[in-house]
Amino acid sequence: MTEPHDLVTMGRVSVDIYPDQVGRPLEDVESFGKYLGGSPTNVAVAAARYGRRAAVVTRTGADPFGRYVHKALKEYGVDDRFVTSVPGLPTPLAFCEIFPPDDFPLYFYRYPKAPDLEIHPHELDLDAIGRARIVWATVTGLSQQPSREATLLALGAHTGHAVIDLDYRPMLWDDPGEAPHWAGRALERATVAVGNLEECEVAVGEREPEAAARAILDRGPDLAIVKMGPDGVLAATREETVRAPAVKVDVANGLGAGDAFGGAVCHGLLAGWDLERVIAFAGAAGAIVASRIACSAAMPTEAEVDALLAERRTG
Ligand SMILES: Nc1ncnc2c1ncn2[C@@H]1O[C@H](COP(=O)(O)OP(=O)(O)O)[C@@H](O)[C@H]1O
Ligand SMILES: O=C(O)C[C@@H](O)[C@H](O)C(=O)COP(=O)(O)O
Repeated sequence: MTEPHDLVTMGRVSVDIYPDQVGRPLEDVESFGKYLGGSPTNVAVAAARYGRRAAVVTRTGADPFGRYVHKALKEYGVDDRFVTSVPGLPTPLAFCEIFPPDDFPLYFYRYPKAPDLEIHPHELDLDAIGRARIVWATVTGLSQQPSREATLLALGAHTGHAVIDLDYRPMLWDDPGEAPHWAGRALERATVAVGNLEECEVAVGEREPEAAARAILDRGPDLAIVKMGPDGVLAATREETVRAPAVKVDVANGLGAGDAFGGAVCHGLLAGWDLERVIAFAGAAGAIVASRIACSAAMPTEAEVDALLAERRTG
């Protein structure tokens, strides 16, 4: 029997094609960098940077960008054994524009259908998922079948931490009005929920941080984590509520901060840290990635996060 994973994430993958020139609309950009992307894929990369044994369950096209996904995962130390291809569907691409400090529009190319929404329940390795110390899934994975059923199955089959990232991208839903219902179904199965204010509002109808955390706990999870971008983080269990202010940085590209945060939350939960330390560490990891252009390629090491926290404590 193989050693259990610390973390198995499931959901979307992409090749992120990000401009080399900052502050320009896509029509004026001259050159681009190519990065591994897709939110849950980035979370696995972030956790692997801390030495965690991470894997991602996703699907690519049977094309060169699909081969790049495997190559990049291996380079980042993420197990790619649960990544399969769907002939006939191209590997998704995600372009962005970079207008610091707070405007980073994303343009997804996931047509005619993203292969990562073709994750079938019967193809899941439920033994490996069940034995992982954390399983991490996203609300976007609930946007279409068969990925929706597979996502709910994985969350429900899991016995350790089952994290639902309330991650909501309206353009990835045929009918965005269905998102609250399916987010609710995932919350019933999850032990931990993570979301920004907009995502909390979609999932539980509240965007005031404490009310949102309480509403999440009422739906089932034991831990609710509310991300507030440059305003920091609030986390609550039924026993305690803690906050972490954001660490001030010069923002280069805010995309990826949430995924850096997610990978760091997993690392902290696995390490058994107290909640205050988990969210302070994760917030600093998010700030580091916000201060860098890339997402997956920018994920920090534990020493980098600790150094930033120490600098801010003494500075
Ligand atoms: N501009 C920023 N400055 C400092 N910290 C940030 C910044 N943006 C994000 N972070 C940190 O990263 C966390 C996650 O980022 P956030 O933007 O809230 O997530 P998402 O990208 O999922 O909306 C935040 O709660 C915060 O701690
Ligand atoms: O999958 C996506 O949402 C796009 C990703 O490829 C990209 O890396 C990203 O935007 C991550 O954003 P986050 O949710 O702000 O961490």
